[in-house]
Amino acid sequence: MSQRFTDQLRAENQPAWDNAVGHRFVRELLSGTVSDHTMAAYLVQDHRFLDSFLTLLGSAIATADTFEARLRFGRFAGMISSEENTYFLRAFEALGVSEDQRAGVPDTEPTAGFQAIMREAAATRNYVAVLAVLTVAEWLYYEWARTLEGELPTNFVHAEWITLHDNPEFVEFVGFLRSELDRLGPEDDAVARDFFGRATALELEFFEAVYAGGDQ
Ligand SMILES: Cc1ncc(CO)c(N)n1
Repeated sequence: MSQRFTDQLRAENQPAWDNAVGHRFVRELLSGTVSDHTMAAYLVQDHRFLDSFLTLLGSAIATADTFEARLRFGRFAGMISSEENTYFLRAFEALGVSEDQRAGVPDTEPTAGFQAIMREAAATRNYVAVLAVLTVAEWLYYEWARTLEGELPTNFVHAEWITLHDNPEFVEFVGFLRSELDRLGPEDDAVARDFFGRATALELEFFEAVYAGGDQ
């Protein structure tokens, strides 16, 4: 049997993909050794990622070609808007990061880049472009979360960020995204490759930026 389209895309984006999956931030998170400073810097940026991510999910709901897919995206958008957003707020409280402090932190370049590509993909009104960015974001996160060996870290800020990206519903959602992109991507190959490649590069840069400020 020929290789799945999404496997091809991932293979074409090595070594960036594996460098993101095995990044220092991921290793420190999984072992529970990431500093509060680094975790706060990451979560402040990632909470902003969530806003454009919901825009992209809205576009997936609008452009999907089946009712089943719309229902699936709708359920996922509900989870992001509730459990995941609440996780951020509890984590900021535990880390002692106030709303004012958060507001004073500028976007890093990869955060701005992600917001731009998610809004760009959403605005194409092309389901394949939307799927390519969503697949990278969710599949790559599942890929690192599943590399946990042994026990979850004891700090909920670390543990829940892992379990949010490796639980039965999330695994099922990643499988759904991949099968949608396998089904439709080959018909719009250039668009799929373009968005998949740029999103993968941004994932790696997003982790890199967490350490760019020094003082870790
Ligand atoms: C940067 C980034 N990529 C992917 C995810 C998973 O949704 C996330 N929360 N943040």
